[in-house]
Amino acid sequence: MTSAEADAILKTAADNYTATCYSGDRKMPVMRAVSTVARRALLTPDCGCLPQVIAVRGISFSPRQVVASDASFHSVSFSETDHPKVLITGGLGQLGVGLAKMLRKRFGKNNVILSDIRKPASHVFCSGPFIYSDILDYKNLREIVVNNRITWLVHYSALLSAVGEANVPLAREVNITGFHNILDIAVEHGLRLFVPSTIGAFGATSPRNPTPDLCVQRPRTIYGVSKVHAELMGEYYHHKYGLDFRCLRYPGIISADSQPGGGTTDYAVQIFHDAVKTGRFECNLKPDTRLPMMYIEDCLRATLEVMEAPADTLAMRTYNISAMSFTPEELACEVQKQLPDLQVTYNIDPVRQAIADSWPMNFDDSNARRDWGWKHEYDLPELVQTMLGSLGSDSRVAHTS
Ligand SMILES: NC(=O)C1=CN([C@@H]2O[C@H](COP(=O)(O)OP(=O)(O)OC[C@H]3O[C@@H](n4cnc5c(N)ncnc54)[C@H](O)[C@@H]3O)[C@@H](O)[C@H]2O)C=CC1
Ligand SMILES: CC(=O)[C@H](N)C(=O)O
Repeated sequence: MTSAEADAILKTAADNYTATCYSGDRKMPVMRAVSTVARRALLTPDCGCLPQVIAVRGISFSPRQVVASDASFHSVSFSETDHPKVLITGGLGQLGVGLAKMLRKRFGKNNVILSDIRKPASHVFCSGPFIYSDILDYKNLREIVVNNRITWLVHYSALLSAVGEANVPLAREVNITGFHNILDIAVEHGLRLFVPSTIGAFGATSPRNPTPDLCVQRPRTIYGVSKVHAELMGEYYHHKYGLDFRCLRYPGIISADSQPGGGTTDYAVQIFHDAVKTGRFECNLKPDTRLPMMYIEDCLRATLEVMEAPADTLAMRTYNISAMSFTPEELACEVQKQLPDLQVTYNIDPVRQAIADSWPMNFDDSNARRDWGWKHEYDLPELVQTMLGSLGSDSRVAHTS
């Protein structure tokens, strides 16, 4: 069999498979045919190019009855192109738009699709592909992945720590049930899956200063519980089905042009906006509450770096990443070096304070630094300078009236 003939057979089989999936038939007779055809092609001696791009794993079943070797079959599409085709879920939150911008620079505008259940601002809508996607709708997710030949999935949809505590049933639905859909889609279609975890995946019984990658994880928020669940399920699917799962535990992320979505670390973003707009800031955490934090550029670069890291450099599938660690008092002092008239008062939110008191104070990310070369660029002084610079020195209000 020539490689062109093999390609034609594989394409027909793939088209049939897509058609079967659309019909909602999960008995998957065509899947088995695809598997057989792929294996036949592999075993045919003059089909020299195919064995490099199709890795046949042992047959096993995911909960949605998908043959693991067929997941490898779908990953052919990635090998055919120079660039991955990326889908970002929950892309209109604090992090997704910035990630899309960075990935589009690297992989091309049309190779990165932002998705969310919210309506995008017009500048976001015009900046590249956007699509509606509710992660609770499994068939819709599958349709998007198939129609767009997605190869990388960045799963950002979530309810964060404070909003999660305010609506536990919804947080459970989005962060756990939604994540199950994401896992199954990723296994079925051989996707590389990135899921962020968080400092919130640790709890009061974890070592807090510093917090290593591997230690007791008993968080007392639905957000933290759902993230530990995601870490464990992702790693389990990696071992059981060969899922290419990659996970970073982010610290609190600080950004100038996107608002945080209802977390415990939000104060560290709000202080900059209030300092510039009004010269006053009311902090909802105690002045000595120390938490790990990171500037968004470092966070997004870490995400790309771990996604591009050769699999054999990843001794683990879930890594802490760290940059700096500070208290509200220390942050306020650094901002006051540039805006000396900034007034900071404290009005403690007991829910957020209790959460923060159970989270790491310093994060040990030595494994990420050793395995795939993680290195942060922004410490506290650079963070403050960059944030105030981005928010515009002209509009700064350094008055106290
Ligand atoms: N921002 C931060 O400081 C940190 C974020 N992370 C993680 O990074 C990820 C992204 O974080 P952010 O952008 O800050 O979150 P965010 O709260 O700003 O955005 C989450 C997005 O998920 C969307 N969403 C909610 N329900 C959905 C559904 N059913 N289907 C599809 N989308 C849905 C929301 O519309 C929202 O745009 C999250 O998983 C979060 O846990 C982790 C640690 C720190
Ligand atoms: C650190 C996080 O995961 C998030 N910013 C939150 O505070 O909930």
